[in-house]
Amino acid sequence: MAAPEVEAPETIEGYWVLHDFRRIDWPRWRSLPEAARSRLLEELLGFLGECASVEGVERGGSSRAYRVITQKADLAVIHFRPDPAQLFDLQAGLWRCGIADFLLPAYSYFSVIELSLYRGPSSRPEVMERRLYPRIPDRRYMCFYPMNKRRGERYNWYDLPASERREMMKGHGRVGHKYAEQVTQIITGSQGLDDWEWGVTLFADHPIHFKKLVYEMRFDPASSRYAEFGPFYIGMTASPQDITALLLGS
Ligand code: VOV
Repeated sequence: MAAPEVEAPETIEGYWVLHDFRRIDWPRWRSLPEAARSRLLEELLGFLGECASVEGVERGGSSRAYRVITQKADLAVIHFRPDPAQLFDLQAGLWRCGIADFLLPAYSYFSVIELSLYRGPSSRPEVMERRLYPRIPDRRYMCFYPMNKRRGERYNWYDLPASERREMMKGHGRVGHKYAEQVTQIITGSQGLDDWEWGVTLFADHPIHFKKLVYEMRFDPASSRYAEFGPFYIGMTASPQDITALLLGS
């Protein structure tokens, strides 16, 4: 029997990414005097403003804050940066804010924007640039979840010949393209970086698009046979006013 064709797809990487989810320690936060809460809030907003200021710089990165629904978290910050060391500083920067004493860790994820070249690189450099070094899309809702490709006895993605994986990724792309208008997807690779193999971050103006897309994809073989998923987090973009309203109720 011929040896199976074992060939990892070539990948190219862009921005490094940190997803940082926090839960507010409401009882302790509410027990602070109002002046102290205002001061800590101001400091947090200053920090978030500084994070977002890199967006004016070419390939400088991007940062956004989100409110998170369900009890899994209250707040999330997503950072894209060209150098992974910057993410270490950003993580420490949030911890150094006084309000960090009231922001309990809920979940976090470290990964890097990845294109797998199943179809070869795009011949248009500006397309590659936009996909590897994007701004965080200005869409109201964000959906994040980590995933693996299965390595079971029956279905093992990593044992498949490259040609079969390529065919399956074509099918995956076909389903995805139906939603290309409503949903922007940013796939980050985390093999060797975090507990799952990929991070999936989707952006849309309404969460119904996440449901429709993810449900339809469940029937596609690349997902139905081979994908395993971690927890889902849904966020809504949070402006400084939204964060103030959340934390001070005004
Ligand atoms: C808007 C929807 C959308 C679209 C258009 C889309 C297209 C594409 C293309 C063309 C390609 C391949 C080349 C590349 O660009 O890397 C990919 C790649 C990938 N995808 Fe995707 N995907 C979408 C959406 C989309 C979703 C919703 C998921 C989660 C799966 C689910 O069931 O919940 C996903 C996963 C992935 C993964 C993990 C990879 C990397 C696989 C690998 O083995 O390397 N993806 N994806």
